Amino acid sequence: MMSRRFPEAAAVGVGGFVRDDTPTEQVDRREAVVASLAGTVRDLVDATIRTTLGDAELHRIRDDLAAVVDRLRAGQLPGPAGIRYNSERRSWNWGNAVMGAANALAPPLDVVHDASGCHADVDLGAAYEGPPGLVHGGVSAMLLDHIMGETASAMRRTTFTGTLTTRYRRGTPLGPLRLEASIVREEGRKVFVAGSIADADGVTVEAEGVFIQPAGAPAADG
Ligand SMILES: CCCCCCCCCC(=O)SCCNC(=O)CCNC(=O)[C@H](O)C(C)(C)COP(=O)(O)OP(=O)(O)OC[C@H]1O[C@@H](n2cnc3c(N)ncnc32)[C@H](O)[C@@H]1OP(=O)(O)O
Repeated sequence: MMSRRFPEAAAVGVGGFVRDDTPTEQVDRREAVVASLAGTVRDLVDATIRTTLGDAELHRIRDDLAAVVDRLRAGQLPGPAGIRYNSERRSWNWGNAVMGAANALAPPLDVVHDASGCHADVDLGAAYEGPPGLVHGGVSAMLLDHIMGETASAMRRTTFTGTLTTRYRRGTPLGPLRLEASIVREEGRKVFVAGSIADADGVTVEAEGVFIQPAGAPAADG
């Protein structure tokens, strides 16, 4: 298996952004391709979890998939995908754990910025299970971290999660869910954000977070 530490990946600095002057039209086209591939890999994960086929067939499928992995390995970045942007202010972070277009581990979350903050509708399947039939608590926290972070950043500044507190009011069923987040107040470099996950019967998880603009980060521009 490939190293997880990427010591050679100096091109993607931790917390850094990579200037990449691929034209927007080309980025959009490539994004559609990688998103389609990731969608099929996501189907593969779900199908793997829920398969009832016999052992011999699963061994054959494993061999087929290993050959596919070898084909993908023929052309690879030296490390993680990072966040890239071009001169037209188009940015893309295809590896992101929550919304990365190329990341089959991401649900993916499609975050909408609205008048009061952000919201996202998501349908979580078998790959996100914790307690039987329910969403894993860490998955809930991860999704909230992301949407609350996007809310704090408001598409104009960089913020990192300082503290995230979650209250699990009842089990969150797998299936369609609604996430919401809004800014409560700001104090200097700190942005206080509230978030929630709800199913058709109401809120299942509530969260509060402090998101911090790192010292030296560019000031907000809008
Ligand atoms: C397209 C982009 C999409 C964006 C969405 C992404 C969402 C995902 C968000 C994440 O997952 S971020 C990854 C998880 N978070 C981290 O890895 C952060 C690691 N920690 C740090 O980098 C620093 O500790 C941090 C930037 C949070 C703070 O460092 P600083 O050196 O800037 O803080 P400093 O010590 O100067 O304190 C500044 C203020 O923040 C307060 N503070 C510091 N750390 C805190 C903390 N952890 N929690 C709450 N408050 C904190 C501190 O008390 C102080 O308050 P006051 O101004 O009132 O004195």
